[in-house]
Amino acid sequence: MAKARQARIAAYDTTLRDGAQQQSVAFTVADKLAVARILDQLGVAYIEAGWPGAIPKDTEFFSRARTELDLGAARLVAFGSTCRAGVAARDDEQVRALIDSQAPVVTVVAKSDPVHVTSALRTTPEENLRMVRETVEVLRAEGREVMVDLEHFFDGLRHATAPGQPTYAVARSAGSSPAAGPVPYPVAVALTAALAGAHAVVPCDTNGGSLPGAVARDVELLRTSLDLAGLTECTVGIHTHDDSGLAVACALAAVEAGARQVQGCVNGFGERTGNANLLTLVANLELKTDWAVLPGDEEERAHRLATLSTVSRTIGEIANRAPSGRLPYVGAKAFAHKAGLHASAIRVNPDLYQHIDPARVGNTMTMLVSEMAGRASVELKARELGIDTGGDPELLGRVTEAVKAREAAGYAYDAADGSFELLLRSARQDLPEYFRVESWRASIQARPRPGQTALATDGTTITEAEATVRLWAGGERFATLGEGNGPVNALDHALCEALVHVYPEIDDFELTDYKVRILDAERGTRSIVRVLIDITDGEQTWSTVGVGTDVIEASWEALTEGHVVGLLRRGVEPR
Ligand SMILES: CC(=O)SCCNC(=O)CCNC(=O)[C@H](O)C(C)(C)COP(=O)(O)OP(=O)(O)OC[C@H]1O[C@@H](n2cnc3c(N)ncnc32)[C@H](O)[C@@H]1OP(=O)(O)O
Ligand SMILES: CC(=O)C(=O)O
Repeated sequence: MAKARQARIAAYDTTLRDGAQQQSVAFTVADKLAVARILDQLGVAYIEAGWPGAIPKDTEFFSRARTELDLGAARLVAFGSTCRAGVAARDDEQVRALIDSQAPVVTVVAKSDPVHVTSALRTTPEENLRMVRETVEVLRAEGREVMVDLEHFFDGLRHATAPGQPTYAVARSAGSSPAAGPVPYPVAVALTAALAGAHAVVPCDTNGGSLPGAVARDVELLRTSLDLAGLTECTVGIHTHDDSGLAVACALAAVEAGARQVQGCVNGFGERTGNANLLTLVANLELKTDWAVLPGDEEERAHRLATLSTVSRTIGEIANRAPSGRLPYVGAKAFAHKAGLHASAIRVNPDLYQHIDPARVGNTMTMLVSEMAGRASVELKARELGIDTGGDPELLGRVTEAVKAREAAGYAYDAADGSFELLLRSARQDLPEYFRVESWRASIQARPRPGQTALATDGTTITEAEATVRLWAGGERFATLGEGNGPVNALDHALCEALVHVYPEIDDFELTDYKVRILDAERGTRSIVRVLIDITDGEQTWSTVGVGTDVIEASWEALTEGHVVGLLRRGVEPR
């Protein structure tokens, strides 16, 4: 029977604000609208989409969102700061821009570390409390749901509780008698915000230097202080950065200590080393605690959770930042197994080497075959490729030994499942012969630019590559010439030119990645090189490997194997 769930933790996504603070991430307004729709479908509670008034694109986003964004359960959040020192919140341009954005929720960042207040803001702790109080009051009077990000809360508590530091009593309004305290300064900022009507206060580990134990202790202090002041309705959130590699751990520790809103970014985007990865947080909370994060009943939540890997890839694509394969839960390698002993246990029961069933987050298990493989690895990889080995120990042993021998010579099958498939099929004697190569040749020529008599040394020399390929396919002999901007490119053209007459399917093949690795660099230009290539037909992508003492020879091997694998994957019969 399903365990009874505790109340909900709100997932607060800041990919479009703090995530956009990552180097090289720059969303267009259209990107932001698309990301917001995806996050809404996933089921996050809040989407913090930018800082209107400070960033023109974000002002435009909130304006367009009014007509172009039809969100379901998610609430759109405009982010900004409290009013400036010495300026009434009503007169502050930034606060006005937040109101004008018409976002139903506004989050304001407030300085909560006394050191920052005096040195960065260059004002007094009391004036900062006034800025927080007035800003929240003005936003509440405009009917907004208001949250306050307590910048540098955890570092601030260390500074504020050092010997000799003052404590603060907090009044509900200017001049009224204290309603709470005395408390250390960061807690006073939180109480001020809550007394002014903030719905949530969110301690931030802005510099990302905190450890989970300290975060739990400080969040508990904050929760207790709010409760003692009768502010039980005010939610405590958590906003962490990954500078110590602990952003997710700190956020989970905060939840244990009373936080009921978790902030983070898809794929851990964010300033410097990034924010807590919201997808990791959602998966951990949904799968490993009694907390519910996504909306709906158990079945609906399971369905939403199963979209997590797609959300990661799609938003990574929109941001033009391919997600790391090693991302927890959603990465392409999150359930990839390389060690032979792991594979032998997995063959009996996948749970033996996996913390969850990958399908629950929309991911899949993959087997990697390499020098570390055993027969079980080969059998499972074959199954993954749709090839039934029948568990034949002789075949499995032969292929395992071949993989180990070829890896010792420089091949890398864990990165080239296409080449592994050919090795396996060849051992089973079911590798179709699509074409037979008689010979190939590639050459490169450098020549001066028109009007010059010698090669330039400034990179403006013209280089031209040419290749010829002679092969048999479909009972015919082809001799083709290819030109290109390098010898491999020319060979690719010559090969395709010959094959396309018999196999028009290869017109869809496109080389998407080409990596060269020198395997014994100490031998200089006599080194052995490994070439790995990725080819796609628009629907599937496959990888092949070539090894040789010459980069062109290695490339040719990877290239020809790549075309054979493509024809196999398309189910083409030899002609
Ligand atoms: C921890 C975080 O990640 S918070 C989010 C940070 N995000 C961003 O900074 C992205 C958007 N930022 C911007 O577009 C610009 O930095 C702006 C518009 C906010 C500010 O730019 P400018 O107006 O040119 O100000 P400038 O860079 O000179 O200084 C920042 C001012 O904000 C004030 N300020 C900083 N934090 C706060 C705060 N929490 N509350 C009120 N004022 C603040 C500073 O004291 C300084 O005031 P001053 O002009 O009186 O000296
Ligand atoms: C508000 C915020 O992004 C931070 O303090 O890290």
